[in-house]
Amino acid sequence: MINCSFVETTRDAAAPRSGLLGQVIYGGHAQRGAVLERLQGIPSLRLPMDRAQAEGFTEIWRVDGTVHEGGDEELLYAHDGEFLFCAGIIPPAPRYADATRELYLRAFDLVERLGYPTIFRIWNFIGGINADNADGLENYRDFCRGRAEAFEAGQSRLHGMPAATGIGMAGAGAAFYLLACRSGAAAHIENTRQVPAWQYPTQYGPRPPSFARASTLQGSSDQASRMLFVSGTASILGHETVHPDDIDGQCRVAIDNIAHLISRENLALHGVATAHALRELDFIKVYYRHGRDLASIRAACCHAFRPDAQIRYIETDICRADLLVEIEALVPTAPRAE
Ligand SMILES: C=C(O[C@@H]1C=C(C(=O)O)C=C[C@H]1O)C(=O)O
Repeated sequence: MINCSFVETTRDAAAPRSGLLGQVIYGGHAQRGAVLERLQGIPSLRLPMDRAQAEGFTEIWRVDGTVHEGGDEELLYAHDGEFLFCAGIIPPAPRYADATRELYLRAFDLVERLGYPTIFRIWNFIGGINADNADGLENYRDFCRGRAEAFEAGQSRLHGMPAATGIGMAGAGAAFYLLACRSGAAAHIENTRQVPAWQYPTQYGPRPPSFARASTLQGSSDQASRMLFVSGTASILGHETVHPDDIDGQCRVAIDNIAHLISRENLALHGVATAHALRELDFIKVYYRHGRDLASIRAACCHAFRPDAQIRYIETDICRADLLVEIEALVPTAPRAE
């Protein structure tokens, strides 16, 4: 199986390296843009993420098998025979659609060539996400156009469109990382409270975002091992932002959207015969736009999630200018890695 853990970025570098597949450093605000590197041989994506933090935290993905890694300056990857971690960066540019499409297609070629056809989770980071590109199109909408073209070109090779997050980062440019598997079965889940993002009307951009509201991963070896990945979820009902200027209202709708998404009623519509509650969520990331809202957001999250859940609050921009908060999480069936 595959395990997630959050550790403080200044963690002991001698931490056990066995089974380390990849790591993502949700760093402070200092850097100019995303950095892709191998740290002690491990593919590592360093993101300038958080206006409020100096250090940030590191998200680590561990697997059971022996890890092999490879790649180049744009795309790094590691795999163990069942799981693949792949991270890519797009340098600052006047516009992003073409570079996004090409790098996504390189990642799709990689998962096909190495034999990990089921991508089950993607995270995307866009510098200046709400700012305009050189043509006056918002950078997020520009990114979505390139990504949609890649999914359109690659859909015959992919096992569906997975759960994702698309969020702002400091600096310029863009970055993504993804998880894929060889033999596990993924189900990509929509939320009856929301229009599927890939069906959003063109008022949100020339091409819609390419992601599902959640993905479940059924381990091939152990039928009981089912993980559930919740996409970044915000105060959107149907396709519209609700409570545009009300942080408490936005927290309530985002959390209620997740509660419904993982409910037995909603999962059953996708052939997934399980049910989950908010108290089962772990490895929660809460993205918020304004520091002044953090106390309200913490109160809502402390009420909704279990007290020992791993949770990180990240001050950054969000994909729509009227969104104030967004939450992602996962239901890990594998025991939490220490
Ligand atoms: C919040 C939403 O979208 C955000 C953007 C995503 C993307 O573009 O990949 C995925 C989930 C969220 O981070 C939404 O449309 O509901």
